[in-house]
Amino acid sequence: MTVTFAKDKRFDLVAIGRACIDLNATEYNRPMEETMTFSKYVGGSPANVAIGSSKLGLKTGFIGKLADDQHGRFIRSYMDGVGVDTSEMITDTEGHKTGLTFTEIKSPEECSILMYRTEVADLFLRPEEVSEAYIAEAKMLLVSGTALAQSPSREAVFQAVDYAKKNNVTIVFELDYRPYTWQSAEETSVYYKWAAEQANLVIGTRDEYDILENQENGDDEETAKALLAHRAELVVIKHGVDGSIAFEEDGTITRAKAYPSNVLKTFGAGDSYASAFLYALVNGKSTQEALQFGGASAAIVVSKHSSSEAMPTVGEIEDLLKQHEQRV
Ligand SMILES: Nc1ncnc2c1ncn2[C@@H]1O[C@H](COP(=O)(O)OP(=O)(O)O)[C@@H](O)[C@H]1O
Ligand SMILES: O=C(O)C[C@@H](O)[C@H](O)C(=O)COP(=O)(O)O
Repeated sequence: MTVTFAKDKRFDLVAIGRACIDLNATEYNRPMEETMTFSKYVGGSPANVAIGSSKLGLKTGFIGKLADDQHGRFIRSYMDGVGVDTSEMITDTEGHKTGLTFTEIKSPEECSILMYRTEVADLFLRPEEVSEAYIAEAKMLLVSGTALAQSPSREAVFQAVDYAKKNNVTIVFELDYRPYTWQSAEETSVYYKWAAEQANLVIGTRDEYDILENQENGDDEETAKALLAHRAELVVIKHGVDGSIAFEEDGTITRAKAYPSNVLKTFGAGDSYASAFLYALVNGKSTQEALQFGGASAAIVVSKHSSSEAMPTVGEIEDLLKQHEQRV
């Protein structure tokens, strides 16, 4: 038994949260201090997931706030170009800026990101700017944890979740923890728990669930049990190169390994995983197949330079899965 979705809606997936800019080091295997050149891509976890889903053929929309500047216009035009509906991406009128993420590729295993998140437009989305009619048109609403880090974006998410519940929209919570703009571990845990308890489907890494629980070295089964006692029907816990595990309401536990990859960098894995996992679920595939889709998509993206631009097609994912079947 997997998560069920309403039928006959205009959108498969509507995401709420940040659409920003990634500046990815074009010089590999060196620290940021010595990196002189970067390439520009659209970034921000929920934007990456929306872009990835759209590239896989899902009907996708986005709720967010963009800076009224060149970066904001670049993001809108890129997302339009890949088929994401941007009609609910509001342009900021108060001078807020686009969030920036610089990436560092010290080695394929040792990557980090440096985010500029002060006074960023996405965190100024207000609850009255969220449309119930738009959310009602979606099969699923993807909520990103970072959108809860600050008001008024936090209240905009509360509003969106409320509309989703009223309109039979499946709520997906992607923990997407970024340390920036949160005040304390306790504050983060309070809002993460709230969101996870509203969601039908929760996706995060083991480390992110530890943030939610405000503890270290948590246990996957305990984590899943606690969330499945609320609204969650499916809880996915990711373990990097060790793959991922899904826990379902009926007690089913499904595990999937990561696929071998010629890794260039590690960021982008989570967002590509989420877009392909959700694509598979909404298309009626089993939990096992959805985990494999997610893992295959991530294996492709970690071998490429960007997160958003590198999102694969269904054909590329299926080819990788076929190659893997032939080898085992
Ligand atoms: N180095 C890697 N090689 C191949 N697949 C990977 C690699 N790192 C992650 N993945 C895949 O991406 C999924 C999500 O990665 P993970 O690192 O857990 O999430 P996040 O990027 O959100 O931190 C993993 O479950 C795995 O299938
Ligand atoms: O989420 C951000 O704002 C930064 C992303 O755009 C960046 O591409 C990234 O870090 C993605 O990493 P992931 O969470 O492993 O997919």
